[in-house]
Amino acid sequence: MASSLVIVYHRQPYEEFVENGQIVLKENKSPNGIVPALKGFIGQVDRASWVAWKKAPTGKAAKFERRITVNDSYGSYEVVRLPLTAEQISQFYHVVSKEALWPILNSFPSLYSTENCQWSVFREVNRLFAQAACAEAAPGAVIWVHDYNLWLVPGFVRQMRPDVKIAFFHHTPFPAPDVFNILPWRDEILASLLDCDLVGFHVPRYARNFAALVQSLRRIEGLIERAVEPELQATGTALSEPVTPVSIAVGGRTIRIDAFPIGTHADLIRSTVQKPDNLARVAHIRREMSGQTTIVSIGRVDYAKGTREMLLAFERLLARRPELHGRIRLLVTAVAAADGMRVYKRAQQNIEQLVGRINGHHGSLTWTPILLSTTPMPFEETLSYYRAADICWITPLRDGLNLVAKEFIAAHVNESGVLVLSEFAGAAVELQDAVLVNPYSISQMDDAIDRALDMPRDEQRERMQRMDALIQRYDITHWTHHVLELFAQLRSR
Ligand SMILES: Nc1ncnc2c1ncn2[C@@H]1O[C@H](COP(=O)(O)OP(=O)(O)O[C@H]2O[C@H](CO)[C@@H](O)[C@H](O)[C@H]2O)[C@@H](O)[C@H]1O
Ligand SMILES: O=P(O)(O)OC[C@H](O)CO
Repeated sequence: MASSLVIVYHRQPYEEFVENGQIVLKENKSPNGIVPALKGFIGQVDRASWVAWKKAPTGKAAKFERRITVNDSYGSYEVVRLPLTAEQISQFYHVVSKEALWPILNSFPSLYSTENCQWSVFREVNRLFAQAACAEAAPGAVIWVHDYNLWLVPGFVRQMRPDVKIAFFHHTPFPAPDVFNILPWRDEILASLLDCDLVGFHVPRYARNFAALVQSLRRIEGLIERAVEPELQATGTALSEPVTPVSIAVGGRTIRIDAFPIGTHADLIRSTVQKPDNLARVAHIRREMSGQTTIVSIGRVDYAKGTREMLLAFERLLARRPELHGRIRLLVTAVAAADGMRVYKRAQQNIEQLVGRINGHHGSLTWTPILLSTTPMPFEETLSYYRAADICWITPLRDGLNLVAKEFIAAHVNESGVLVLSEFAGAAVELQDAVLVNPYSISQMDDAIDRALDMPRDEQRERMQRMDALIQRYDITHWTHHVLELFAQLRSR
């Protein structure tokens, strides 16, 4: 049966393994915040499907199951897998997405490279995604495309299926036009985004950057803006915006623009972390820490995530405050999103070397200041570490939102604790009770960790309670309702 909503995201909701001759679905190994959010969303919609890629088998006898039905705790939905060759995956994901587009999205033009890029392969993979999505869509359906890897999908869909509504959501930051315009394919990408009915972002700054990009490359026929809600204004911080665009008219079409940060599964996290098994694990972790102040920093390996800057701040802390030796511990996870990417390999090596240097210089036979894990952790275990920690230290140089910050708060359930958060994470515009920090400033990084370590318990509790109320209210269900309401408006246009 055709679907009223087709989600197009390059990763599948689950990975497949063969066990005893049977295919079993398991949670993705990649530390990716988008997949769980979309699973929560799609489970709430009738007649929905999800289009992703899967590596095409090689060899004559190889079978490929293009469609599967998933029945999970979120609901029931179809997953359509697009068979891609190893060469297509490499170009589409590893090379064009990660070597050219990712550095631009995150405003690191010095790391941008087109040396190995074959744009025609990227374009063809996007066309195949569009074709697969159109084949799923019922008349008048919404096709909802996720993230920059699929920037060209809307343009193809508009040609193939003029009847459908097209929405796009960016999970990443969206850079200012003077950075975006470095891309030699800027015009093609923008033309495709302007074929959407709705273009969404986490926070107003990214929506403003998008509108500014349109103004830089097209003649605008209309731009409507509105004031940003006070709780998302974050005046005086890096991503603060007083107004945000709501629609832009170009070439006779009006495109709706939306800025609304994604929520986390706050209730699920609260109930999961309080299960007896998990509380026992929290107690075990605390015993292992033997009364030391525990700081966690959880995330993917990525130069944009600022792990290097955080480790350097920890090194300075140990040099500046020797009384903390033996009384503090930093737990870091830095997991690669996928194998085989040069840029991540380099970032991971840098992290490992830095951790070795800090442990070697400041540690002793009885005290290791940093524990590093580079393998994925089951979500329940991650929640136990959040709960056991005194401080969560997240200092990305750029980050679309950062769900770890919200997960840490949800896992603490009325307990004290401090969140140290980069002003350059989208979540900072909501979480103003975190200790907000500019990760590019050495002195601010030092002050922020000092403030977190020295913050009185009462103040910690008050700040956590205010942030908890916020993430409970703006959770994933709230985000889902917000998006479904926008889709209903698109359908009635
Ligand atoms: N070692 C580990 N093992 C297992 N799981 C781990 C892990 N380390 C982290 N995770 C999990 O991975 C997720 C990472 O969340 P992020 O928001 O940082 O997402 P990510 O950068 O992938 O996604 C993009 O999408 C999200 C959602 O839109 C945006 O917040 C973000 O800015 C954007 O880059 C969290 O749910 C976390 O629990
Ligand atoms: O490498 P990916 O595709 O898992 O995505 C990483 C980030 O989530 C992109 O927003």
